[in-house]
Amino acid sequence: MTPNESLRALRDQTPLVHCITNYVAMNVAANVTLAAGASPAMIHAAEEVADFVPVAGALTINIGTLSAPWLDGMLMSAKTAKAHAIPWVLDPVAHFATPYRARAAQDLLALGPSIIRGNASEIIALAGQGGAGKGADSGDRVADAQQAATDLAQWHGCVVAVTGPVDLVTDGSRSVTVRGGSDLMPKVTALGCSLTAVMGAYAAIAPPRDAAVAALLHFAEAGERAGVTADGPGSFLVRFIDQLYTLQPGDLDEGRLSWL
Ligand SMILES: Nc1ncnc2c1ncn2[C@@H]1O[C@H](COP(=O)(O)OP(=O)(O)OP(=O)(O)O)[C@@H](O)[C@H]1O
Ligand SMILES: Cc1ncsc1CCO
Ligand SMILES: [Mg+2]
Repeated sequence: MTPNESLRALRDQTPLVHCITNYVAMNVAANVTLAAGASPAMIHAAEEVADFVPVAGALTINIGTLSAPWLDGMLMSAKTAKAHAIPWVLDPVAHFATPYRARAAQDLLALGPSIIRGNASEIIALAGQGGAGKGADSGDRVADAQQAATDLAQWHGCVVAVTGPVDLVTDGSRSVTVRGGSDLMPKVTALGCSLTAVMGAYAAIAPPRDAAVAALLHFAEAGERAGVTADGPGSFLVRFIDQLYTLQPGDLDEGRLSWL
């Protein structure tokens, strides 16, 4: 499915996306997902996720503000998604920061995500190849995460998306980079977490690799346009949400892609 076909399908179908994300991201990720063209639901209790996952088009799991009851809900929801063949996206925020978080990320990874989305440091560390992350922020270059992304994709039979100034998507055999966005994007918290939610939205209507590329192009285009008139991170976020909403099928520029 081409990126513009995916955007059309997203707008036509407005899929329900079950998002388990962190306290920092919950509001911005819900607004970004709505603006992009899907219907987000932020639901995390272990007591209810097994009933909710099967009615969603996709599930996203982000470990940003982890605690034991939330982790129970994450593991339960990922198992349920797998059992119902519902696509799910893993965002292993700062999983290298503590042993508890690292264990949680590996336990979730073992449940077979359709897409892993992280910054360069998160992807390098997830593959056990080191990394120089500072909490939720990356200290590594996307190009240096290419081998780790390819390895993870092959080991786990999934798509891996690495984000930064230029993004990278791989399914373990073919890789593509995505140019665009704005250098204000890493100055607004939780845009990566919000991207994970939008990737889930696209995964509800397109195969995983097409979904990852379409979500990244949607962000790249909206981010670049928003950056033109923003005065700083605050006004950027408002303009970015408006641009995500304003973009129409036909506006996603495949000229931003380079297949490797
Ligand atoms: N310097 C940059 N120039 C252009 N776009 C960028 C830049 N840095 C990040 N982005 C874009 O910002 C979005 C979020 O990616 P990023 O790598 O910052 O996620 P993250 O580190 O997981 O963020 P967070 O944890 O704060 O949610 C992606 O769409 C990415 O392409
Ligand atoms: C800042 C921050 N801390 C935990 S999660 C989060 C949002 C960006 O990942
Ligand atoms: Mg992140």
